[in-house]
Amino acid sequence: MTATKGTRVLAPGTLDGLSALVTGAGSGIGRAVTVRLAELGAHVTGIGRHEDTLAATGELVDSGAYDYHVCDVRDLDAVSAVVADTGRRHGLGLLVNNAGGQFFARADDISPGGWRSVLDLNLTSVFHITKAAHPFLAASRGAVVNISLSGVERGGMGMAHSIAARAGVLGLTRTLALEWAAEGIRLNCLGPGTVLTHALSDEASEHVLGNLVDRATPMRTPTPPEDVAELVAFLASPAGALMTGQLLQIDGGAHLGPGLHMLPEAYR
Ligand SMILES: CCCCC/C=C/C(=O)SCCNC(=O)CCNC(=O)[C@H](O)C(C)(C)COP(=O)(O)OP(=O)(O)OC[C@H]1O[C@@H](n2cnc3c(N)ncnc32)[C@H](O)[C@@H]1OP(=O)(O)O
Ligand SMILES: NC(=O)C1=CN([C@@H]2O[C@H](COP(=O)(O)OP(=O)(O)OC[C@H]3O[C@@H](n4cnc5c(N)ncnc54)[C@H](OP(=O)(O)O)[C@@H]3O)[C@@H](O)[C@H]2O)C=CC1
Repeated sequence: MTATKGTRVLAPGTLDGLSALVTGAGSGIGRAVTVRLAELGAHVTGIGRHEDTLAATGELVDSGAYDYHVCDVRDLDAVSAVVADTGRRHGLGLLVNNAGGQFFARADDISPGGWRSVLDLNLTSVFHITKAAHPFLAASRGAVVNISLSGVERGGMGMAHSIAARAGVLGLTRTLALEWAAEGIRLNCLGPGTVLTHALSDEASEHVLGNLVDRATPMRTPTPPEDVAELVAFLASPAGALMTGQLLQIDGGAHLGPGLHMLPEAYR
């Protein structure tokens, strides 16, 4: 496995004056996105369920560039209120729907409750948060970035619930890209490959992790969270002004094959 360091290419000040909302800002990809957006001049409001991790993200950015709300994105009334409060106080030029995840299980082992839990987290919350953000995004001609998964268009073993949810998000992204284009709002999906966050290490064994990169990723490298962050920032920048309805897979070729989706070990 070859790990690469994250790369920064955007100029300081690229996102001056932008107000962003990032779900799952307390760890992993969401933390990297928050830090990079703030470095580039944005104000970021983070959402997550744990105050300690959200606060720790704040220690990595300049004071005044970040605040947070402790909230479960599956609590639709509460999270819609957070979106509205953020929009009223700061405006909203960028929404990053990043909070998400799943447990790995073969379809036969996913109960109705397990299905509902993963769909609620990865699809239903995204719809309601994005809908709550609509008036503020329309006022700013803003952008939405939905963090998806590499291989979402092909399926993924052990991930029937999550892939179904992310495919739903892709359909939602493209539909809203059409419905809201006239208001200047852009929506895109990013599909990271293997990002070596604590969350992934907690869910997958060392054996699976090694195989995800060495066997299932043609470029044999994990995706640095900083690279995902740079792409989010690019999409929010003026250079991304004509990009909408896209699925951008930042995965070292994992979606081309053999792909992350072909590892039966993932659910053993
Ligand atoms: C092949 C590799 C591809 C790599 C790409 C992907 C990478 C990542 O996404 S990295 C991030 C990984 N980390 C996570 O995804 C962790 C996040 N997961 C969670 O937070 C939870 O698992 C959850 C949100 C998906 C579920 O949380 P919650 O609703 O709190 O769960 P409950 O304990 O209340 O259970 C609800 C329901 O789900 C069933 N269930 C839970 N775990 C499993 C399991 N391992 N196998 C089967 N079923 C499970 C649980 O039994 C409940 O069902 P019912 O009892 O029938 O109601
Ligand atoms: N790591 C990887 O290899 C890949 C990850 N992804 C996706 O990228 C996203 C981020 O993953 P990653 O950074 O690895 O994982 P993390 O678990 O580190 O990040 C998920 C974040 O979302 C928050 N979160 C989870 N559930 C909720 C909830 N119900 N309400 C509010 N916040 C919530 C968590 O905070 P808290 O627990 O405090 O609520 C956490 O900060 C996920 O959607 C994941 O599926 C996609 C491809 C690959």
